[in-house]
Amino acid sequence: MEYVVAAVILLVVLIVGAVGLVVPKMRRRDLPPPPTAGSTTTLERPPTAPEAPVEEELPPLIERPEPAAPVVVEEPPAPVVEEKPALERPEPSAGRLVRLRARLARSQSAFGRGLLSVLSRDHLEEEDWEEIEESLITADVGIEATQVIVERLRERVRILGTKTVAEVRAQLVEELVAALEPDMDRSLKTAPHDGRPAVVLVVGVNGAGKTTTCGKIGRVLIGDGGTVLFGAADTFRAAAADQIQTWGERVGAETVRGPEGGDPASVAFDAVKRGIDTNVDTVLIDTAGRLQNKVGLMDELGKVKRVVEKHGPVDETLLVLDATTGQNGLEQARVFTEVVDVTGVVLTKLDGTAKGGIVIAVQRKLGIPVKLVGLGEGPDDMAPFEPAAFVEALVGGDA
Ligand SMILES: Nc1nc2c(ncn2[C@@H]2O[C@H](COP(=O)(O)OP(=O)(O)OP(=O)(O)O)[C@@H](O)[C@H]2O)c(=O)[nH]1
Repeated sequence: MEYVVAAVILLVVLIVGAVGLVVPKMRRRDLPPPPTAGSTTTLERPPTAPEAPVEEELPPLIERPEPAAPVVVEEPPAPVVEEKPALERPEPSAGRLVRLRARLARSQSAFGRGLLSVLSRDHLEEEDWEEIEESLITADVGIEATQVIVERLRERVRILGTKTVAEVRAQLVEELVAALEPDMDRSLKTAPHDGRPAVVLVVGVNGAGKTTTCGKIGRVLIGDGGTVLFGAADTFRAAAADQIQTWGERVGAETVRGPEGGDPASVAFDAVKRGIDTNVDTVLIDTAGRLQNKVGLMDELGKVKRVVEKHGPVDETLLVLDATTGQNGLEQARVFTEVVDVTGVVLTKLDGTAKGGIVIAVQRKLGIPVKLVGLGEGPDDMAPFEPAAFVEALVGGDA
């Protein structure tokens, strides 16, 4: 019995021993080897393509059966450099009216031809003088001014006994020039003074050409060697600020603008402040010109002027008038002269009307000098107004 018990115990011990030997071995086969101190962990690599056979290194100049295909080295893409358009160099203002004279003469040719054909008659009779009068009135010279001009001319012809067409033409030119009061001061106050820039306000009704005029004046000043800054105080028409900024970018001038529908006076104030800080010669401020509501316009323009004058007085207030609106334009002009102290008139679109005589009427009615004339949509199609050159182009023909 004792032998049986001993044999069972021995059997159990053998079985346990055998199991103890086999199981750890199996486990060891499943697990990766435990890291040992100081060993590095090798990251598993994804399976790679079979390695290309390593090409034997050849001695230099060894001949190969096939020339190697030329290696095309792809150029890295060139860095994208934002191209800035080259700044334009506007032409200086001197002699511009002479350059643009042909344009003026073209639009006024009917007027000039009509006048000269009357003047070429042998004896100027009553009806001839009436015809001359009619021509001048049709050209928008205005009734009052026409009567004065014709009366003086008749007198001269009578006293001097003028005979030839050339002589009468010369006398007519003299009378028209005199009607334009050539001694009026037409200089633009655009030079900096007292350590601050000159400030120019540009006013007028919508569509008269204010924004374009602002841009053109800026170019004239830059062409003459000055520096300018634009103030886009026409916050009423969204595109106006973009328009003036584009004019500025073409000649390297900064534009100060505000939010659409914002306070024009605040934009004008900021523009002058910026002009002082950046030390420019002239700040040009484009304004909005709603005429539908005179009180609103008065308030707005008056406020712009008052606020700007916190920096110092406004040097020049230019009223832009569209020559093609003729005598109607004069009524609009009067409203502006009541609101702000207009120091000069810019008559635009003279290239598109046969009524160039409006220059005489404007000056006479408003008592304000025409300082600049617009003669086209091109950026440099504006000229300082010169009475003699203007009248020559108006009358046309040979002097
Ligand atoms: N032919 C001709 N067109 C001109 C002249 N001056 C301005 N214009 C044109 O007139 C149009 C109106 O000009 P703007 O400068 O936008 O007029 P604005 O007075 O600023 O108008 P708002 O911003 O609406 O108040 C534009 O198409 C200009 O190109 C000119 O002397 N001759």
